Amino acid sequence: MASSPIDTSKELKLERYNSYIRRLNSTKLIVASSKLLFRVTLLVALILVFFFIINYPSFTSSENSNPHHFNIHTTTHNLLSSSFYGGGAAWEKQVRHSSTPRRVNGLSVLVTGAAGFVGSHCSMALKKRGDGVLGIDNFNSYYDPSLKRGRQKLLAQHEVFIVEGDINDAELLSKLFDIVPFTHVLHLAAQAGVRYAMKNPLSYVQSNIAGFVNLLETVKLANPQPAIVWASSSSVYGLNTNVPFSESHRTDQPASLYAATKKAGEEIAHTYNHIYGLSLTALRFFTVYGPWGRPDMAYFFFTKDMVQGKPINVYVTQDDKEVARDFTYIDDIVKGCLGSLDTAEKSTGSGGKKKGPAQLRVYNLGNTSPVSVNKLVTILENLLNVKAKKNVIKMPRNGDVPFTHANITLAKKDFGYKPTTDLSSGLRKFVKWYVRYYGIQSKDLDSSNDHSQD
Ligand SMILES: O=C(O)[C@H]1O[C@H](OP(=O)(O)OP(=O)(O)OC[C@H]2O[C@@H](n3ccc(=O)[nH]c3=O)[C@H](O)[C@@H]2O)[C@H](O)[C@@H](O)[C@H]1O
Repeated sequence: MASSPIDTSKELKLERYNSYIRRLNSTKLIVASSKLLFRVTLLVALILVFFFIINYPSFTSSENSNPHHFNIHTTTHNLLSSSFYGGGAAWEKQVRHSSTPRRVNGLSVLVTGAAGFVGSHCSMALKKRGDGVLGIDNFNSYYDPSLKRGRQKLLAQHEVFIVEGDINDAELLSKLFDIVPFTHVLHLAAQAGVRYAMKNPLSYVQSNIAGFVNLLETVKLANPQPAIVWASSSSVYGLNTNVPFSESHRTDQPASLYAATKKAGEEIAHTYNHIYGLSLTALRFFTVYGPWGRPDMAYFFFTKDMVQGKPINVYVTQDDKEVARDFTYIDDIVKGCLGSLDTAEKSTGSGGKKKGPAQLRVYNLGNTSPVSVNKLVTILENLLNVKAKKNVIKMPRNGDVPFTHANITLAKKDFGYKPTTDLSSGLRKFVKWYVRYYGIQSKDLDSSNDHSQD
């Protein structure tokens, strides 16, 4: 039966109306889902900003650009690296595995600043002889952090795990001591560099004083209390003119804030030894150099600038005398650190209470043969086959001292410390590492580099 024309137009209208409603609904749906998507994106962005602020406070606080900013991270901590991932079973397993000795009577050492120059070399040496080693490092950007990551990678290949965290993070430190009964702490984390102290003075207070105290506060409560060996500096001799520098010489005239914070560390060590019975050994390092070294040090950036054909500043004293350093090769320093750890007596306290007198030591670790900066440049010229563009200028009044020279009698007597690497041999090894690491074309360099043993 045919339908009437009126019926057809009604159906058509109904159909049009339905299709209008469907379009309206789907538009509403699109608008609603767009709103939802926008809100979810906004929420995710806010969460990301929150995590970024927590994990990279330096970006928001512009710590490096504002030397007056001072932020001691004693109560806050890096969520991603410590309590967040740090609470996990897998993380604890890594911590335990790394710090467990593999030899009878092996040490279990917490190395602070393990991704640093001396820290990475010592961690490797300890691990190689069967000791347990756990590193902690904040990977700060005082110098190129990729170098620190490179050292971390190397250590990971030897099963040394580095916890990413700060020595000012009390919660993280006590967590590590809850997990591991460390026998020793090798404390090498510090704000290094003599001249940078004029640019960012408070970073020295934060690392070298507050960080050290925070570490000692944790260690005093640990059970067992470990013995602590830590890095002081030749710079504590400051304006002392008595040579060679002996541990008994005066150290109350620091020439830089760096030196002053290291000297403060020695006094703080005395206090914790006296009150809590902590066994403490300070090592006064003399201008340590070598492969995987610090790019802020003269031998390192002279090499970089000379390879690139850039000029270098060679300092002389105000009365035009040569400036000299008792440059000490890293392998000799490592032997000194291990010797100190091996001869460190146990701390005597427990639970924050002293039970009896404990060992308190200070040693020079130098090379005993100062070399002028001019001579250092000549050695580099020969190794690199490059003539340096030298600007000879008077030493700026920025904390540098004219010379250093170690008397090492005490370290020799107590743990057989005997440096064996002269500056030429040590720099040869450094240059060999440098050209390899930075992929410098060897055709530009003296072929004698190839004979080095490192
Ligand atoms: O023993 C230490 O306790 C310290 O050693 C190191 O300090 P320094 O001995 O000052 O080494 P470093 O900067 O390499 O300057 C070497 C020489 O080059 C001269 N120097 C420096 C810069 C320059 O442009 N020109 C120059 O002649 C300069 O005058 C100096 O004579 C560590 O950095 C420090 O962290 C600390 O560990």
